[in-house]
Amino acid sequence: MLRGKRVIVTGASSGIGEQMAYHLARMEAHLLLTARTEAKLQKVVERCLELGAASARYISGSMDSPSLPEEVLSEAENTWGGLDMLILNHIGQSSFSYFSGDVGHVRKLMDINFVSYVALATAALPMLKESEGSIVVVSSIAGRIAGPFTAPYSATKFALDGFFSSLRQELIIEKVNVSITLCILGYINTESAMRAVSHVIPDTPAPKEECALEIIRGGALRWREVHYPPRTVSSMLLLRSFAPELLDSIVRGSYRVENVRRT
Ligand SMILES: NC(=O)C1=CN([C@@H]2O[C@H](COP(=O)(O)OP(=O)(O)OC[C@H]3O[C@@H](n4cnc5c(N)ncnc54)[C@H](OP(=O)(O)O)[C@@H]3O)[C@@H](O)[C@H]2O)C=CC1
Ligand SMILES: CC(C)CCC[C@@H](C)[C@H]1CC[C@H]2[C@@H]3C(=O)C=C4C[C@@H](O)CC[C@]4(C)[C@H]3CC[C@]12C
Repeated sequence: MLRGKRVIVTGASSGIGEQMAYHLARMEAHLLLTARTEAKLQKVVERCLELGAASARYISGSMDSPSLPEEVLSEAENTWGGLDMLILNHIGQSSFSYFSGDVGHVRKLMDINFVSYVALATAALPMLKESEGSIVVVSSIAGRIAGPFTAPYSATKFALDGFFSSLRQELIIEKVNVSITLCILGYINTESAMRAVSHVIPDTPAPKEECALEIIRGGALRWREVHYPPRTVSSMLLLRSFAPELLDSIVRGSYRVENVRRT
């Protein structure tokens, strides 16, 4: 379904975004990748071309820059003359620890994890309307259920749900055929996630390669939501809906809180 499609992936220099780029390359899509680190993006682009991408290029920059979203979408317009899928995946760095009281960090994380998603989707919508394309928003269980040690991060992910679920309703009312897929992910074995939480969370993380493929599948099939790993996420959401306090206490009890780093 994705052969020859024009796809933007943000946060594609590592982790789940990098794996999505490789799957899309094998599917022979056209790729435009973004992240801050040019050296890593160069390597990912090279690998994508080896794997069979119809074309692959990148733009580097930080998503707290207000001009970057427009730049990225102009690049798509100029090189492809359109766009079929926008995959919003990048996140700014945040620590897994007690809320430090740093309001500046919350503001910056909101800009990177939320406002830039809105700006990218806004700039992409005219082309996506034309192609009847898709927006894929990568979120987290922490964007549906608030656990400890992720207050700023959780807030940015809850915000994505509010904005994109409302926008989805408006597109349907206006009979605009652009799909919005929200991805609710559990713990995935990316380097940055394991570095942040493996000393506190004893669970085995799910594989990033399969996670990346499920996100792409859900986007291509225009699903409303992707849950990955499906059983863990769905059972947590179900428990949350009828016994929220029980779930909260299970979550608190399953963390090694004595290992949380104090900043
Ligand atoms: N891994 C997990 O357990 C979970 C992950 N998720 C979600 O999955 C998605 C991917 O996570 P994961 O792969 O683990 O994360 P990674 O840390 O591996 O990747 C994050 C990506 O974002 C880029 N990035 C970081 N800061 C900025 C910035 N300021 N501007 C632009 N790009 C930036 C990074 O590249 P660079 O540093 O070069 O800019 C990198 O490409 C996120 O949306 C996350 O919330 C959800 C639930 C669980
Ligand atoms: C019911 C729940 C609130 C929690 C249970 C599942 C736990 C173990 C899962 C669900 C979502 C996961 C976090 C996540 O979404 C993204 C990141 C950002 C990354 O940079 C560092 C790791 C971090 C904090 C993940 C840590 C592990 C979390 C809390």
